[in-house]
Amino acid sequence: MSADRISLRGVRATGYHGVFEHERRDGQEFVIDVEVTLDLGRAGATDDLHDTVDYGALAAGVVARVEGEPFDLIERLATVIAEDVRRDRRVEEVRVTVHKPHAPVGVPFGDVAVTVVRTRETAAPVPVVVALGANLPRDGEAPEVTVEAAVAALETTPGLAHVTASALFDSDPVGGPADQPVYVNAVVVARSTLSAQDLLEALHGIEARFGRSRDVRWGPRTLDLDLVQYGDPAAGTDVVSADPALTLPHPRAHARGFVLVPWADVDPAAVLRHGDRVLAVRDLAGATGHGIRRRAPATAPGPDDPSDEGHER
Ligand SMILES: Nc1ncnc2c1ncn2[C@@H]1O[C@H](COP(=O)(O)OP(=O)(O)OP(=O)(O)O)[C@@H](O)[C@H]1O
Ligand SMILES: Nc1nc2c(c(=O)[nH]1)N=C(CO)CN2
Repeated sequence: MSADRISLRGVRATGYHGVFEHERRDGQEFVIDVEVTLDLGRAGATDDLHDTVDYGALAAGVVARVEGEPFDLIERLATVIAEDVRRDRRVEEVRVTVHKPHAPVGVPFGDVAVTVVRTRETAAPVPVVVALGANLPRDGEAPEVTVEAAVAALETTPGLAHVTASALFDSDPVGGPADQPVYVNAVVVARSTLSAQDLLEALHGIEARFGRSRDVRWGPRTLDLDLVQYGDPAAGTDVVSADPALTLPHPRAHARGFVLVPWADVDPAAVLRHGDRVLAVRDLAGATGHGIRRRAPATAPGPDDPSDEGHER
């Protein structure tokens, strides 16, 4: 577990929690401390609020719970706050203390408080496949630089592990305006403890960071990240969804050489669900791979091209 912490102490709000009728009627002050354990390395490097837990939002959430539905026990109030905070997948552990300084204790006292500690639920990692594409420069950098930077962003995305990237491929544009530039494509395979929805959200976050705006369908873009598959179709554990907001497997992946060729490059044994069938990506790549060209590595690696192997970083 990370040694990094965000501590928020002494948040005050009035609530109506308590066992006694007068507590429910009159209300009283509650004081809350929250300590969140999470890795702050990324925020420390990027100086970007999106890379951490916003303590303002944290405090607002605490006050909303204190002022919200009344509970009998401060144990319950502390637990509800801790569950709220733990829902953010970056949070490794949360410690919530609820003080009730004016509690009806019956004798003079200084403070009464309860503390609950909750740690992240550890989900079993799921194999996932992400397709990357770019065909516009960003800040004067060529598309291949953006794709490499997006791979690096995936490597440091919390909840993703064993991030392994294919070689880069140049590909003729498929669909969209006739005159758009050639694409640079790659595929990343990884293991995810994020849900499919959370992973898509993380992909959208990376697209946004690299200047992606959504305008022309299949039009040119600085960066496009698609979630191609979530889970293992060979084991029947893949997520299948027709939801337009997240369709799985990606509905066009089976026909896209610019996805299949890099995917077979990084994982020659990969399989893809297409309807009821589970198909070898290598075969699909063979049938759709026209117009896809492996880019020469930036630095000459010698006679054996190691990009055939994919490279885990
Ligand atoms: N598997 C998926 N991966 C990524 N986005 C998806 C997926 N399924 C549905 N979507 C939705 O599709 C919407 C449009 O995505 P995007 O802008 O990347 O499409 P596109 O790149 O123009 O076309 P294509 O989906 O054919 O690659 C997104 O807002 C997203 O919610
Ligand atoms: N060659 C190529 N063509 C495309 C690509 C892409 O990544 N590569 N992406 C598209 C929409 O996602 C539309 N067309």
